[in-house]
Amino acid sequence: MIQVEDVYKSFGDFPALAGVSFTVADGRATALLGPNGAGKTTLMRTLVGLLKRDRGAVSIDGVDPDKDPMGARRNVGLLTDQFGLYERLTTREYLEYFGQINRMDKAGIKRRIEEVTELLGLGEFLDRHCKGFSQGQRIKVALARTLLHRPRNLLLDEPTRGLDVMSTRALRRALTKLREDGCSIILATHVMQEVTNLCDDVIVIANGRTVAQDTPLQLCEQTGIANLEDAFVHLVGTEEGIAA
Ligand SMILES: Nc1ncnc2c1ncn2[C@@H]1O[C@H](COP(=O)(O)OP(=O)(O)OP(=O)(O)O)[C@@H](O)[C@H]1O
Repeated sequence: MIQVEDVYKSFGDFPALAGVSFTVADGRATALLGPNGAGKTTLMRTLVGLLKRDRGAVSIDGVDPDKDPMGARRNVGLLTDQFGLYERLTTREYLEYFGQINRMDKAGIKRRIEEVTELLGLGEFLDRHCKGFSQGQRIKVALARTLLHRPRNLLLDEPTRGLDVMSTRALRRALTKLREDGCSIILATHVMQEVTNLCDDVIVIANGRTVAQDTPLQLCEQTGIANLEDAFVHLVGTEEGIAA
């Protein structure tokens, strides 16, 4: 479970987060929607303690990431646009390395690598060095790393960018299964189809503030607008940052 209460974070004088509050319960997938620059990535980095918040409270399964960043990270899988692949390692070596960092045992790492390879279709490049990987291959390896230690909470910043249709569907199936297993998932996206296909709830942020949190249906009812994309535009007051 992820609880966020009135979180603020500034870069110099610029308030990137200026009052974000929401809760994501276990077994729920929540879309994080907001125009470019709304604060989505900053929020995700703050939730795992990569950035220290200025004010407010964060709890990830009861752990405050500012007080215990390693404890929080054990409960969280974070995928950002910084994939952080090691080009001299093969995909397998890279995943083994992250399994060790997460204190998994050797047999567990081997078994889990087989599972994520199957899940994300890594087979063709499992034993190739990461140098030169395509965007889609890079994101799949980063996703495999994110899922490897079976975190109970997932923070995914635009996970389907650069993925082909088959991989997008595979990821959607994987996330559906994780949600059924009780994981909390926050998915930052600009793709409305992903929201309607996968997410139970929507959080809308604009200018670093929470504008709304509800189910897609309730957001449409609340705004009196039948279409989620139009309801989102109405809530944030701009058409910036929307993909079809
Ligand atoms: N390290 C930083 N230093 C200064 N400003 C920053 C820094 N990181 C983010 N910002 C600013 O904070 C605001 C929020 O950025 P953030 O990356 O969180 O937005 P976002 O919602 O993820 O946007 P996008 O949809 O474009 O990915 C932006 O105005 C950005 O320029």
